[in-house]
Amino acid sequence: MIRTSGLTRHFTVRKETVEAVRGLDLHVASGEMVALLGPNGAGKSTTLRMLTTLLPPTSGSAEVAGHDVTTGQRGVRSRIGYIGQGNGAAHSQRGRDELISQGRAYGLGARASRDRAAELIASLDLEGVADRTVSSLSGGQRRRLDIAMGLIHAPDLLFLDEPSTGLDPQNRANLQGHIRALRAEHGTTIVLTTHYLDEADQMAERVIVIDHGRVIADDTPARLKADHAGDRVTLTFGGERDARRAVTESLGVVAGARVERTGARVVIEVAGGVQLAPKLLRGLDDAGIEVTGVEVTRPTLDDVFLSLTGRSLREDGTAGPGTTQPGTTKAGPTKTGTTGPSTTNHTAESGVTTTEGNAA
Ligand SMILES: Nc1ncnc2c1ncn2[C@@H]1O[C@H](COP(=O)(O)OP(=O)(O)OP(=O)(O)O)[C@@H](O)[C@H]1O
Repeated sequence: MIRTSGLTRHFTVRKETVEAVRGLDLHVASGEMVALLGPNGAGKSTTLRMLTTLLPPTSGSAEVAGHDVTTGQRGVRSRIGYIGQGNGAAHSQRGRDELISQGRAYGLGARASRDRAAELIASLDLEGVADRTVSSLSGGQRRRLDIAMGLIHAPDLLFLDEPSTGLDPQNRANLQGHIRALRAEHGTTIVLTTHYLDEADQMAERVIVIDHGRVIADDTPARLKADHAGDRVTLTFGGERDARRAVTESLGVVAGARVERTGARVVIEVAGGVQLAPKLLRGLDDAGIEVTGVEVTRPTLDDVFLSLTGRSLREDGTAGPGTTQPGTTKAGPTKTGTTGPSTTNHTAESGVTTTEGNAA
C-alpha cells in the first residue's frame, strides 16, 4: 500500500539546511496498522505530508495506494484520507452538514453523501452531537468528526497525524476504540503518528521508530521490547553499604545484565527478569545481604527508545537534550536513575554492565 525509497525532504531556514527526513525506505502492506513513533521534530509529520502529496520530496520516491506521490497526486488523493493535527471542520456549521459537503466535494451524489454521513455518524458515536454546530463540540467529539471527514469517501488508506494529542485519557481511549473498530470493520490500512508510547504499543501492529529523520527501528511492539530492552528488576536494601556489597558480591555475575546502583537501590536490566528475580533473592540471602524491597517491571517502548538512542521519549513528546535538531550527531548514552556523578564499567567476560551512581 505504501512503498518509499530514499524519501528525503530538506527545508532551508535562514540559509541553513534542515534535514527533516533523510532517506526513508518504508513498506506498509495493505490492511496494516502502523505507528510512526518519535520525539518532536523527528520528521513524522513531514513524512506524512509527503505521503499525502501535501509536500513534494526533495529526493527519493514514494508510491501510495498504487500512485506516485509526485506524478500521480490526484490518484493518491482519491484513495487516501488524511486527518492532520488541526481541526478540519468549519466551526459555524453543523457536523452533519460538514460531512455531507465533504462527501459532495469528493464527488458523491447528494443522497450517497447523506447516507455515508449517517453511517459515519453512527459508527463514530456522533449521533447526539452531529446536529450541533462544530464550535460547541468537545475536543474528543471534534476529533471524531475530523476522522469521519477523512473517511467520507471510504478511503483504502487513512493517515492520522497525532490523532489523540490534546485529548484527556478517557477521550483518548474512546477515540482509539473507534479507530480499532473502523479498522476491524473495513480493513482500512492505517498509518498514524504519535508520541504517546502507550498508543503506539497498544494500537499498532508495527511501530516504526523515527529519530533525526531516519528509521532507527521497525518491528512489532513486542519484538522491539524483547530485542532492545530487558525487564527491570529493582532491589532495595537497608542501606548503601548493603547495595554496594550486593553489586560486587552477588549481582555483578548476572550474565547479559546491566546493573545500576543509586544509593540503596539497585536496578538490574535483564531479559527474563521475572524468572530471574527469585534466583537473585536466593543468592543475596546466601551472601547474607538483606533485601527490603523488590519490583519487576516489563520494558516499555520508552526503554526501547532509550536503548536505541540513549535518550528518553517521554509521554509529553519531548525527549532529552539534543533531540530536536535533525541532522545533528546523536548524543551518547545517558544514564538513568542516577542523580549524581556516576561511572560505568563494562565487564567483557560476562557482558555485564554496572553503573555506580551516588545517592540522591
Ligand atoms: N515548513 C518547514 N520549514 C522549515 N522547517 C520545517 C518545516 N516543517 C518541518 N520543519 C522542520 O523539520 C523537522 C521535522 O519536523 P516534523 O514536523 O516533521 O517533526 P515531527 O516528528 O512531526 O514532530 P512533532 O512530533 O513535534 O509534530 C523539524 O526540525 C522541523 O522544525
